[in-house]
Amino acid sequence: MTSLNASHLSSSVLLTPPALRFEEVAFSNEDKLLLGPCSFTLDGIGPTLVMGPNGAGKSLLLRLAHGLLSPTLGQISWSGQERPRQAMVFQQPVLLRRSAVANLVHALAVNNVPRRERMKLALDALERFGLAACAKTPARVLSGGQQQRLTLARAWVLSPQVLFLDEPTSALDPAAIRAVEAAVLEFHHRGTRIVMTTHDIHQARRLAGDVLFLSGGKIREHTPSEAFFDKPVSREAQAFIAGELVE
Ligand SMILES: Nc1ncnc2c1ncn2[C@@H]1O[C@H](COP(=O)(O)OP(=O)(O)OP(=O)(O)O)[C@@H](O)[C@H]1O
Repeated sequence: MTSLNASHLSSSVLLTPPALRFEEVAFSNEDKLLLGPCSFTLDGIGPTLVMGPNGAGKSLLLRLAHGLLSPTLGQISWSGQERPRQAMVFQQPVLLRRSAVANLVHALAVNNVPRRERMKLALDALERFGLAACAKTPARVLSGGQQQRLTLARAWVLSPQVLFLDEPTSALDPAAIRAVEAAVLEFHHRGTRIVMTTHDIHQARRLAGDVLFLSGGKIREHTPSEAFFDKPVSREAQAFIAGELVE
């Protein structure tokens, strides 16, 4: 798998990923404003790391962008004529009660990939993500780290143009985190737009091309990663990076 160093990746990205635009997007529940209104465009190479304290609205932002929720106000749009192929990886892997390879074959079948191509694509993806030896193992008995890699392999076979990841490594140990980060960078290399939440500043430093920083449902900062970590502009981001407790 790819070695871990985001700074070497931007120049080698194969394709420009589709751009995502939020225009005055807000999400409310029972008259309570939970996110926004916010406007931003993700049109750089990324990966975009979404950061902020608990309850800031990071997961809401990802769910809105992925289409799992509809905004109360505003517009979410993509460059190009069609909605891009998208996948989402969650903190807790969501897998079917069948073998690792069968999980991938099922995803390919649901997405109308011809039957004769499914097994080869599935086995290639398992190999790529270091899971070849687990092909016949029931997915739900794999370790947490293997399960998360399996969800990434399942996304890989579907060639998403955009991949959302919501705290994909928060339940994993360092070795498993390293493997997931390497997998994320494989997608990035292939030209997939990565939008990922994390609480781990070190992880964000390793992976981010740009950072979206939220607190209290508002976007406080959207800057290239170096600028974010070296000279955060907003008071909230300054406090967050300094390790203060931010709400
Ligand atoms: N579908 C929903 N309907 C109503 N309220 C929601 C919904 N999803 C999230 N919320 C609320 O919106 C706020 C922001 O939640 P969100 O999960 O986006 O925060 P977060 O930044 O991802 O936090 P954490 O770091 O703890 O995961 C919280 O107060 C949460 O309870």
